[in-house]
Amino acid sequence: MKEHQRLHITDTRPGDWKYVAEGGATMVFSYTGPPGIFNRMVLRLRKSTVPDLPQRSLDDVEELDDFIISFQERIVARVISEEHLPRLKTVLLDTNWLQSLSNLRNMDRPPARRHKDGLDLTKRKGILATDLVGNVDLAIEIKPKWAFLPCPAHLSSATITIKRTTCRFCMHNYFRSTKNVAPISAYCPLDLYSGEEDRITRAIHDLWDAWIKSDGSLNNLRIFVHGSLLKPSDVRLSVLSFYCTKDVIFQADSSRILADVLHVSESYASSSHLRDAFTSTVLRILLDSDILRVLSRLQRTLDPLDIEGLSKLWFRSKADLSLPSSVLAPALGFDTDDPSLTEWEDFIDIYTSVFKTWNHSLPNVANLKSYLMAYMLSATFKDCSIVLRPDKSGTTSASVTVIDMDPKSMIRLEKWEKLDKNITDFYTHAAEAKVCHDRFLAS
Ligand SMILES: O=P(O)(O)O[C@@H]1[C@@H](OP(=O)(O)O)[C@H](OP(=O)(O)O)[C@H](O)[C@H](OP(=O)(O)O)[C@H]1OP(=O)(O)O
Ligand SMILES: Nc1ncnc2c1ncn2[C@@H]1O[C@H](COP(=O)(O)OP(=O)(O)OP(=O)(O)O)[C@@H](O)[C@H]1O
Repeated sequence: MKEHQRLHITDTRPGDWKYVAEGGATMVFSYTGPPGIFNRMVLRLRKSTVPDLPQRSLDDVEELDDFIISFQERIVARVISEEHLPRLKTVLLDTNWLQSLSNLRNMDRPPARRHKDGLDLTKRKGILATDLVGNVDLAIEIKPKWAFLPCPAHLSSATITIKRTTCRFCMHNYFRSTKNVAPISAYCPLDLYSGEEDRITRAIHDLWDAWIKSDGSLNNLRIFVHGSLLKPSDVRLSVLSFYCTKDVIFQADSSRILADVLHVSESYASSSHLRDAFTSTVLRILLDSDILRVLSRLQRTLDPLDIEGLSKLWFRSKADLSLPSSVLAPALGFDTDDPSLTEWEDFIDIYTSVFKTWNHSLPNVANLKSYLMAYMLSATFKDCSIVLRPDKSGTTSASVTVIDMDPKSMIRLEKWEKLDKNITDFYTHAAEAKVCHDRFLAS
């Protein structure tokens, strides 16, 4: 991009940007300044746990965010249609500007996040993306997570029964709830991905109930009204009021707006009416859209070995190197460089052509790199979110957009392998197995 086409964040004031939300890696702000090229955009900025000083001054330095944009445009766009992707652009940053934004907006962040990390002031570039939550009355964000039970081919005798019964999300959720990391949620992604109206309805109810119970602190459901994150406590909904038999009339502005955008008459805006109206809105959008089917197919077909099979393939490839027995084989993914964009392009060619014809029950060591990359890409789709924007008039179809399509790094493989073992071991010994139904599971 030529210098005159570049977007500079210093062409806006930090006060023009309103805090929207954040995840583990980034913080997102929406533009509220005077009309211009930043209209209807959000700014997605990297976070860091360590207060750091900028060490580089070159504007041209290639940063992760450039790679993320290319990754979405050249890799993700090959398997997810453009209508479901936000537009992304690079914007040049400035340390003092970032510092001012941080000073201005830090108190808008959830306290738990605020105490853990902050904006990375060393970044020279950020991402501008289509603002999916501003400029509409209602936007609903769902992080659906893992869509399937793994194929049994490479599961060990210790894990095969549990992994074929309970899905990874439900096991992980139980694991975290017993460690007090997160409240328990009844939500099962396999219901949401099922394609069946009754099960999708149950999943949406469970997401709503968990949203209430956790006061909106779980990341599987977020509701935005007029561009601002809605908290159940904002709508005067408490766990108590939700479960008591007497209907509660909502009084706060946001609840009226939620009732309005869901076409619930204010005098009927009780907790159960709102949940029903919410569910029917979300259900209609999901049934009309192909997005869950697409994400489910991608996750499943990119992960035909499970992390257990991937690990076995890795260690087979290291055994082929005939290391002396005193030398421990390196951990899964160890010292493997992250793929370049060209390698990703080669991989996506393979995935969209011959990958499905390979015998995944007997994977070939020569294809190790492709299997590692397939698992990483599957992880991206297991961790993304979808933003639903109902069409108020009901005349056109709602918009459904996928966000957070960042590539994962090879360094994660070892963590994923350990986490998988911890979750599965813990669940096998601690819980009565919940039965999750995978519609594609061959019995
Ligand atoms: O492992 P999981 O399933 O807990 O996923 C992590 C997410 O946790 P979740 O279960 O959605 O609350 C986690 O989400 P939160 O930070 O909890 O909102 C991140 O998305 C993390 O990926 P990254 O570090 O941002 O690249 C995710 O890590 P990866 O698994 O993608 O490495
Ligand atoms: N284009 C967008 N428009 C509006 N809001 C957005 C947009 N992109 C992200 N957000 C909001 O910002 C939040 C954080 O963004 P994102 O999920 O990309 O961050 P992350 O750090 O990668 O998250 P995670 O830790 O879940 O991987 C989202 O959950 C969403 O609420």
